[in-house]
Amino acid sequence: MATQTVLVINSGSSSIKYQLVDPDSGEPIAKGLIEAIGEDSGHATHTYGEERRELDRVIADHTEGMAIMEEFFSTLGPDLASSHIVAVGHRIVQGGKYFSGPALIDEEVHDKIVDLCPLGPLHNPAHLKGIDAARKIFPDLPHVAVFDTAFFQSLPEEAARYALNREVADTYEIRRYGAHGTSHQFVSGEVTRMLGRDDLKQIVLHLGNGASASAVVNGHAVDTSMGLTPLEGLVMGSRTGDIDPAAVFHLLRQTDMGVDELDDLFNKRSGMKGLTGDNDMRRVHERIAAGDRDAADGFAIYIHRLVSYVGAYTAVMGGLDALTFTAGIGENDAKVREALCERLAFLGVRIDAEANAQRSGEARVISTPDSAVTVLVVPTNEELAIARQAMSLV
Ligand SMILES: Nc1ncnc2c1ncn2[C@@H]1O[C@H](COP(=O)(O)OP(=O)(O)O)[C@@H](O)[C@H]1O
Ligand SMILES: CC(=O)OP(=O)(O)O
Ligand SMILES: [Mg+2]
Repeated sequence: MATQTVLVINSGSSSIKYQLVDPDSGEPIAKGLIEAIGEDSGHATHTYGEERRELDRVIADHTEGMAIMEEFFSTLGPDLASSHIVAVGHRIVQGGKYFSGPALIDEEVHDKIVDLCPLGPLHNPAHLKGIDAARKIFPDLPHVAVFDTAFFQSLPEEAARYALNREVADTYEIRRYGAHGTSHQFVSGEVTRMLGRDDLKQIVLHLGNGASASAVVNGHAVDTSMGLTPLEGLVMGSRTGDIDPAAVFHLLRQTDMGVDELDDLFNKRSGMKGLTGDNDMRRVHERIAAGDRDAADGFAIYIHRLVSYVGAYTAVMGGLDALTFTAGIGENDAKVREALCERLAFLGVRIDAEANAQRSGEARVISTPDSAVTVLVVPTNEELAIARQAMSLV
């Protein structure tokens, strides 16, 4: 029988990633990245077998980004037909309280994703553009939504509920929904497989442009750092992470900024970008090397927040067996891993400098044999996880 494939669309805050993937082997058949959407210069790459195409131009918004993907697929013609796409999987960041697993996108599910836009302001609107465009290209295929929040639906109440007035919280559905759950589930599952045991107390640090930590006991999430929206928690590329909400009241009273401006300030003009001028950790390191004080300061704040979360989650779980780094920074930035692990020496964390510095792109242990905690780098693969979940419904 010919291979069955799933097209996965991960429409992010400033990018669209897509993959045509064989969910059994995990082999990507075609993939593409459309990035820097809405910025001064956009960039797109597509690969399909030996064929590689690149494009540099301004990509105004996600609709335009999806049109680029559409054009690419239209040129594949008969080749595409032979790759037996059986479903389209869509990454959806915010599923609120409604989804604890993947869902076929019918009108009702579509409407829920629309309704949840205020709780996923950087992501859900982009996902909807992705869904519209993909339905146009593949009208006859089942489209499946896979939610970032699903893995965290089973958080214990004490971790999910804020100490906000119960009536207000319940009326407006204000609680911790988390995000990046597909990645936390995939990566913690890989760690379980690699270490050959499932009775593990784990912390996963998903450090990309958005960043989050999760505490996972025996395969179940018990806490996570993103909250009502993906704004809470760690210091991110352009988001504040944790901050006293009174800062919002204060700025509303003291400045002429309105709610939308504050939303923009906290989500897009803060984090590493707001602290150092740059949201890309590679360039933050360059600035530090050039003697930039703000950059050094920003890096220290980034690490401090990570130390706090690892300490807190270790306490929440009553111990720590495995600490895992993933996503753009987690997988590639040896300096971040080293700086954090040095601060965790009191927990008996010891990393092997050579294993940490290695640039293999492979999942690996980077702690020494005598480390009290196994430290790992595990590349996330949200696309494969989404493809497998989509497949489970068709
Ligand atoms: N070699 C590297 N060293 C340090 N940071 C890196 C490296 N490569 C990528 N990054 C960081 O990873 C980020 C992107 O991570 P990614 O997980 O792809 O994020 P997202 O899915 O949120 O777009 C970049 O903004 C950059 O800060
Ligand atoms: C939830 C989230 O922040 O996602 P991303 O890191 O892809 O922007
Ligand atoms: Mg991401």
